[in-house]
Amino acid sequence: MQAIVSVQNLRKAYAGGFVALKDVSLDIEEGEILALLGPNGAGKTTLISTICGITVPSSGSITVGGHDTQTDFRAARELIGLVPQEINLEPFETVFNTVRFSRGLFGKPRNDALVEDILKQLSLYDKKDSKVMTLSGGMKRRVLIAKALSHEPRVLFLDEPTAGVDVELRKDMWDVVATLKASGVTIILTTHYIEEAEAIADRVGVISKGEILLVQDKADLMTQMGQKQLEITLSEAVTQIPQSLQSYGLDRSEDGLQLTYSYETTGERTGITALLNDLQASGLQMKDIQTRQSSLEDIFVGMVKEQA
Ligand SMILES: Nc1ncnc2c1ncn2[C@@H]1O[C@H](COP(=O)(O)OP(=O)(O)OP(=O)(O)O)[C@@H](O)[C@H]1O
Repeated sequence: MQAIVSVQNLRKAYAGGFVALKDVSLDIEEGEILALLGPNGAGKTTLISTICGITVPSSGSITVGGHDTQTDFRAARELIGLVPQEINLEPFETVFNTVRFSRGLFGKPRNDALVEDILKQLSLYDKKDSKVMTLSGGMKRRVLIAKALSHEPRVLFLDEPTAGVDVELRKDMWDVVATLKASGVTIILTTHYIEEAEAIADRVGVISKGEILLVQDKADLMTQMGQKQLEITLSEAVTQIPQSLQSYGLDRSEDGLQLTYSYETTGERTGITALLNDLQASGLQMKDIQTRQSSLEDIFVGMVKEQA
């Protein structure tokens, strides 16, 4: 199956010479939700802007729905909806007209029924005659999404859709994204929030210093890269780890009451049985044991640190 968005060897050097994207290649499949995760200045916005034709690439090629974004810009752009980071709406315009005019800008014939459907999908219908200035921040963000959907794009880019949005509204936005996916739209979103990628993405791309470090199925990523920790609480503090337990690479807590053992979730043998036997043989008394699975956050922090 041909990817709906295909980025090949993309490089972007800004006018001052700063290289924001270095040889980025990425295929996005129709119908998926891809979360691009990366620290500030990683190049996420540059990547999105270049795909959307707002930023001119220095080299490389991009196709959307098979159309080259440079030689066949109009056809490619028509398939894309872009929700920018900044809220830039006309304050005195009504919600309905804001969305209707956006459709017009793409040269699409007026279709009030469609605009109404989009507003309903985004729970904005009862605000359709309200002026934009009277809406809450979260609703304004929904209007931005409605605008981006007004010309019926197949791919929707959301640049930090929940930046500065409170936890409840963030969850709300995730529901909106899920609804859009169900309607067949391919979604690419950038985020700083790892929990966001964890909650809604099918695949996760990690970008740092202008390079894509990986793009992988979220669930695979979590099992492959995930480590589990076995936390052992002792009845009495130890000042040092006994010689017989040295090979396990245990971490001792400052108070000496806790030993932590890390193991790969994919490994054939975890080494837990042997560790527990050796612990007992060493005479240490265990009070409690519990396991902890590493989160996407641990994986991400580890990767970006490794690159630094
Ligand atoms: N017009 C520009 N001219 C020069 N440098 C730029 C320009 N736009 C962005 N940059 C630089 O390119 C790098 C990547 O910026 P970009 O906005 O793509 O990162 P980002 O991953 O979206 O970051 P954030 O999460 O902070 O939005 C940054 O170092 C930024 O300063």
